[in-house]
Amino acid sequence: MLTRNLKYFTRFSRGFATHASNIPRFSAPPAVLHLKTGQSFAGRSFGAHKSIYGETVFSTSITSYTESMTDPSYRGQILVFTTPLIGNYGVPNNTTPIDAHDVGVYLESQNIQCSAVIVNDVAEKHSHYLATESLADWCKRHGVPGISGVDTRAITTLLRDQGTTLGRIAIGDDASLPAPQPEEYWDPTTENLVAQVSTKEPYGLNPTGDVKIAVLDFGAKANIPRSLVRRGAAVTILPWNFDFNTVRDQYDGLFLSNGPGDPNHCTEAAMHLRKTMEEWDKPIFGICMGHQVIGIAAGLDAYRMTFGNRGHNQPVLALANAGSIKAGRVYVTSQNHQYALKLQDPFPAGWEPFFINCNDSSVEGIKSTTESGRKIWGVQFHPESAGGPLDTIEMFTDFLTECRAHKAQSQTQKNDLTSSGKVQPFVSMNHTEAPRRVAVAA
Ligand SMILES: NC(=O)CC[C@H](N)C(=O)O
Repeated sequence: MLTRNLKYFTRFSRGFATHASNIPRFSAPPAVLHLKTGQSFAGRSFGAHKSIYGETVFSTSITSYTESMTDPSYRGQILVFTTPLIGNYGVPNNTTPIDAHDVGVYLESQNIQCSAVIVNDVAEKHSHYLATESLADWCKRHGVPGISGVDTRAITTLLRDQGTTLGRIAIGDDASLPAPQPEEYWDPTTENLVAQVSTKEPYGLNPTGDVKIAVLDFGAKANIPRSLVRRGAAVTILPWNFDFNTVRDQYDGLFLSNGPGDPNHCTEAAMHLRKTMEEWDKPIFGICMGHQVIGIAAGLDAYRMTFGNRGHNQPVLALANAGSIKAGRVYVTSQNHQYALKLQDPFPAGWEPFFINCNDSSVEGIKSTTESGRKIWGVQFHPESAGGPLDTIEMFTDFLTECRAHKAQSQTQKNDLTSSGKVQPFVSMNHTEAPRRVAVAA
């Protein structure tokens, strides 16, 4: 009983401990987070015993650590969770297929994508009917280090003030070494992280879908193709810098995914897209990095925010009506971004702001104007959630509705022309009847 009480006392008292004097509860090696700005936070290691560099960011999400950690947009980042207890529902089996046409992973990608995680308290015991391992074991298996027993409130306050900061995680013997010199820190944003996470080869999902959507993969979360496939679309995933203009006649819509790092590394994709937007009149939809690329192609600038927005509780105000979205309504959204499009006045011709963030007034969406006759939207937040609220999930339905309407309209025109003998019937790309992931010659 005494031992039990002591255990509770230890757990409770840790809430009042400073970052420098946390009480070690494990016989785990020591671990330190050093920030380039000179602060250090000591805790204990869990997961892989491996020292790394990265960009330190915080997320205010309360659940879905498994989805966040497998989101490719977290590539190169040391993820600090503001929620104090992480790991209590463990980690599910990521290879469980949901159905024959689904994306093949249960979480947002095959691997843990962030470089490390920092938590106040890692659950020693987990419980969930889907769990097959603990957070610590999962991190270890993927070679990802974690630190627990640090004051994540103090780190978050610091990052809010000074902005996202480069960091070093030093584990075991490395923890007693002095902090690195400023020039030793690795800055992941200097690299084209999108090129690292994007598919190298095109592939297809749900080839029998009635409407054909191409997805430019900047590091797509699995719930994006899943959300399209579940609404009946045949989806072809293309590498981020694939020139869609070479295959665009075979598709009914174009989707641009989320992705890690600085959008200014993706100007090649923006150049291709500019041509697409000038010459192709079918619907286009982009999320997060995809939205930023649409904005750059439209003539807007992307800038680096102080600490970005990461969490599942970001309120955005709709400024225009479109499909399920009603102007004047606030939607609660899932977000993970460091960059944003600059609000400029006037907006480029044919474009208007679509959403604005209620906390910091940053641009949360853009759309083509009604007068432009185009159907193009970009949103900074994640309608597919995973995790987060489903307030804007119907934007996928809206997009596919527009694609289907456009297809039906051009089919009618085509039939008119074909029956008049002016053109030959359209022969579509050969999407073979095959399992889940289908190699396609795009
Ligand atoms: N989730 C995303 O697509 C993020 C886009 C970009 N990497 C940013 O941080 O702003």
